[in-house]
Amino acid sequence: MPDLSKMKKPDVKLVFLGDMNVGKTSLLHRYMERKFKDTISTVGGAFFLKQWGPYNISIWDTAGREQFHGLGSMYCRGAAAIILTYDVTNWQSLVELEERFLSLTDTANHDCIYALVGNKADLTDSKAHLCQDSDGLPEDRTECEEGRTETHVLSASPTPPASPTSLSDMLLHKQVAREDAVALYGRILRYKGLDEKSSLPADKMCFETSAKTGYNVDVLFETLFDLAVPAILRKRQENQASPTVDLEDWRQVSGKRGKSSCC
Ligand SMILES: Nc1nc2c(ncn2[C@@H]2O[C@H](COP(=O)(O)OP(=O)(O)OP(=O)(O)O)[C@@H](O)[C@H]2O)c(=O)[nH]1
Ligand SMILES: [Mg+2]
Repeated sequence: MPDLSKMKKPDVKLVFLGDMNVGKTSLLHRYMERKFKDTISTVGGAFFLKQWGPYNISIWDTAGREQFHGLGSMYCRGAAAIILTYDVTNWQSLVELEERFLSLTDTANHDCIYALVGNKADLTDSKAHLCQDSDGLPEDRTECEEGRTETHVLSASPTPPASPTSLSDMLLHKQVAREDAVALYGRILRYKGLDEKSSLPADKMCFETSAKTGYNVDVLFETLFDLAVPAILRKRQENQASPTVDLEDWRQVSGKRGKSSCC
């Protein structure tokens, strides 16, 4: 039986959501382990604990596969920040955020923060300079270049598709422009009933990252940690006012001593 008294109780929860294959797990590995390593498609969900100053933050990685969709709203329950992740080389992964994942966030805190993250920025044509790791050192150039050749960009006036299959194929490979993510951020705020003027601006909350090179990964996590601090302080104040056992938080750590765990 693990010694529960020695476990860190998370102060706040951050949740990654997004379609399969967009790189959620890879972003977490890059930030927590400073590595880009092989992944297998996530089953259910997994969480990592991060000490941020005096605060303990749990970061939840969820499965993007359709078969696990039902679990998403459970993971979002009580979340202080939700990171909606797409693949910048896959237009459909942005569409899925709005169509499939946004409604899962209904269980998040009323003051939850939303970030949009376009991962795999190393695969876009315009980002050749991004092939560096998070320490600013050049990474394996060949790998970056190989990746880029896989990218397919739709021209401004695409030739009409010959069949529905080719349309979905084109959408799959169409790159996502930053403005499209910014427009979606605006729609997310409207969906949440939030006023754009008094919410965090799209400029600050729409990120492009590369788990492979490390580009913008630290900025993403550390911006979110900083933004989550007021929610932690509010929660601590509420707990002091009416001390109760938070079963959700307790469940997250019970039986799990390590830095990360799956469930
Ligand atoms: N080029 C490139 N490939 C990436 C990047 N991030 C992830 N990948 C690759 O994309 C694939 C999927 O990555 P995962 O991190 O497993 O994706 P996921 O979103 O966790 O997928 P699910 O667990 O199925 O929801 C893997 O082959 C990764 O190596 C990136 O920034 N650049
Ligand atoms: Mg995963």
